[in-house]
Amino acid sequence: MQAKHPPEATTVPSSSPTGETVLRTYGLTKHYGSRIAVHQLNLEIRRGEIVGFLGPNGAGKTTTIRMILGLITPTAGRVELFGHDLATERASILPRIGTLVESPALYLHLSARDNLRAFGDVLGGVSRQRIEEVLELVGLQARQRDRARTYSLGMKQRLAIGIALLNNPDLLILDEPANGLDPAGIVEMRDLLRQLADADKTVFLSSHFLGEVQQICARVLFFNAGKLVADKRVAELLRGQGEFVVQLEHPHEALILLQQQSWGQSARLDGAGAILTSAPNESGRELFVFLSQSGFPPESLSPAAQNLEEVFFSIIHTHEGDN
Ligand SMILES: Nc1ncnc2c1ncn2[C@@H]1O[C@H](COP(=O)(O)OP(=O)(O)OP(=O)(O)O)[C@@H](O)[C@H]1O
Repeated sequence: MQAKHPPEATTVPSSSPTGETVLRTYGLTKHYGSRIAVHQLNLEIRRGEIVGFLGPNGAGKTTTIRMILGLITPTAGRVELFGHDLATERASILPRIGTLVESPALYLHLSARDNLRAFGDVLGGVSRQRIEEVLELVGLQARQRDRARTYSLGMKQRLAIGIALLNNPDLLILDEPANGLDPAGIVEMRDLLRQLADADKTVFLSSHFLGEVQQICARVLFFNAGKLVADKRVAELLRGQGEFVVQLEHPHEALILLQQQSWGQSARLDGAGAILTSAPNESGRELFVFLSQSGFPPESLSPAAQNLEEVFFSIIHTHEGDN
């Protein structure tokens, strides 16, 4: 029983959190006058995780990231990084974090290597060897001597991440790292983030690019109207809701029959003419037998995978009344 047109293949990245908590927030809240930008946020991120932070415009993602970085002060609640309180131990915490929060401020007249040197000098203690390592990590060796002005946006973005990596941070926080990138730049960014994951970095990134998050992150946090509305493993989200995709010869007739069953009331056709349906006792085998015995033998039948975008909109839709 294999689908002729299986749902779009999705590689779900693995994460290898080792258990050590890198970031924890307690009731983190930010008000701007009467506007509640972030409300009572409790979250925990462990070492080695790559966590995506998703939400529509104005959901509170940037405000949260700014509070985590100590750039703005929470109205209430607190942030703990590496087990230390940000409010009281900021100086020892911040060197352990690499960030890309706004458009990268690069020296466009300098090469990648010289940009890294210049930023390394400001940070202090960045060895020549580390600069080589970073150039390799962000894939800019071949263009390391060209001026940054001549780089594509994707290359500039990678250089900015390289700068964030100079002091070998334990946690990387990226606000919309794929912003403004064309498809090729997005692929470059994705490859880089995957490499960082392989290097056991903890990465927390916000994004509007759901497809990218799906491919890079093992866990996603959905934010809406200042609240965390879902915290899910990507693999779990994509497993779907126990539905099946069925292809058969007379889909419209079969659909009517399915919709008459107590378990099949939400059966529907997808854009390609296949049926999406639940199954009796959530069993694909029972669905296959039912359809075959009813005169609609399936040509193919397989579990339906969900697209993260659909999940996102359904979660946001569920919480629309929260605004
Ligand atoms: N400095 C500020 N003064 C007043 N309101 C602000 C300020 N910064 C953010 N806000 C408001 O707080 C809410 C959350 O904004 P935030 O920028 O955190 O959302 P976001 O999820 O990052 O959105 P986007 O995806 O558009 O970047 C919005 O309603 C925004 O208008």
